[in-house]
Amino acid sequence: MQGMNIFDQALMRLDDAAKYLDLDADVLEKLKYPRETTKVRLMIRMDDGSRKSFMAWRCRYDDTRGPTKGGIRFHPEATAEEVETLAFWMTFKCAVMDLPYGGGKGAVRVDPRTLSKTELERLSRAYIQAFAKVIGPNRDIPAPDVYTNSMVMGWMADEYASIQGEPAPAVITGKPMALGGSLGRDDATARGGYYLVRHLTRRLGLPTQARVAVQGFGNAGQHIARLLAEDGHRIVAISDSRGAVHCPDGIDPRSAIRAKREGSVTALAGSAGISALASEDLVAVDCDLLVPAALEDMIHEGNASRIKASAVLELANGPLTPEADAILERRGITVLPDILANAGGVTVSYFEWVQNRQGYYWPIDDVHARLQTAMEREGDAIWRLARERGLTLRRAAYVHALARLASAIEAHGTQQFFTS
Ligand SMILES: NC(=O)C1=CN([C@@H]2O[C@H](COP(=O)(O)OP(=O)(O)OC[C@H]3O[C@@H](n4cnc5c(N)ncnc54)[C@H](O)[C@@H]3O)[C@@H](O)[C@H]2O)C=CC1
Ligand SMILES: O=C(O)CCC(=O)C(=O)O
Repeated sequence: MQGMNIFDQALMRLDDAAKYLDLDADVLEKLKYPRETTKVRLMIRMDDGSRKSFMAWRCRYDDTRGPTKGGIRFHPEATAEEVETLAFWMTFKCAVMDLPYGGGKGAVRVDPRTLSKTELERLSRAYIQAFAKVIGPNRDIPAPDVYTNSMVMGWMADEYASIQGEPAPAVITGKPMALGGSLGRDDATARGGYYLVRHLTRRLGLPTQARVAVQGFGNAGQHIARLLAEDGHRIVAISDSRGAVHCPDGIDPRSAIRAKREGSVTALAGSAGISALASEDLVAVDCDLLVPAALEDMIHEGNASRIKASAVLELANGPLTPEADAILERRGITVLPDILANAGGVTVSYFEWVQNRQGYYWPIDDVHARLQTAMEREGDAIWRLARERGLTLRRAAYVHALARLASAIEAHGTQQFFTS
């Protein structure tokens, strides 16, 4: 596996899941390749009058189950291969949750922290100008991901509406409320993971007042820390891109969110019994639940054996390498896999899309109740499959999703397969 790129590693999950199903070879052939990846160099005017260009992608991996769906990431290390891998994971995530979507993903290679607000707006609008023909409410529906947020989605939805000459809110989810966003999308990724942990606490062998370490403190990390702390759990360590902090007695998520808003959680070190911690030591903190909520491959062969938690909630996409996965399996550490654990985000995005198409907006309690039902329903199905067939939860989640994808591919018939 070493030396294998991230996309090939993702495909190994497909081959592995296929062993547990009686599949037509056509199904695997269809799922092994992205349907289309569009690459564009975006050119924007900077505030000082100069022009600067940025590489950008949108991948529509597979649309057998419906329009492709997935976030747009702004990150200085984004690559085509990463975008295609994330779009592959979205395909399986939407199938896990039985959403009427395929999988997609987009990215711009940029460090948005180096741009002014007006430059960021120009870049967001340039992305939509370049990809207006690729996306659409019935074709491909973007949403936020790393270093993008509702403000960026608002600019993008506005740009799409100007190009189309009419509002089309269902083209993008994760929008501000004023532009047709859904209540509850903001914390949906974390809330989905939270409902899952709450539902499975006893089966996971977690104490009712667990000690939790959170890696990454953006949208997913901040909300999971808040929700778990509100439920009586103790957040004992937090990291962001600048470093980490540790306190066995617990860190108040509200003060961590304030510190992050002003720069970094590392500013908390030295106050209220909180000490600084090297980022790489976060995974080794004494805790019950580890929540990776940053980027891919952060838990690997070199640090997986240091984990002390008895369960891992993957809010990030692909935080464990296959080597780390194997180490945790051997050590009996349960992993709630990304394609289930962080699916609350896309599930509430689906609710937003439905509300935009109906022109009727739901109260927050309805959003929460429907999300909870969906997480518990698919969590139970995957847990059962894992127990019945002796699989890890990740393998069971892939088998569960692949069975749904296979029946959709087969239901379309051969014509769709050969002409798409
Ligand atoms: N926003 C969403 O709705 C969803 C996000 N995800 C996934 O969750 C993960 C986090 O996404 P968001 O919270 O939305 O992004 P975000 O942009 O809001 O936050 C990312 C966080 O990661 C931190 N970070 C970056 N490099 C780090 C490092 N080396 N060590 C520790 N922290 C680091 C940053 O400081 C920041 O706090 C990503 O894998 C994303 O794909 C998954 C499903 C939905
Ligand atoms: O909300 C969405 O549509 C997709 C979110 C996303 O990019 C993800 O789940 O990784």
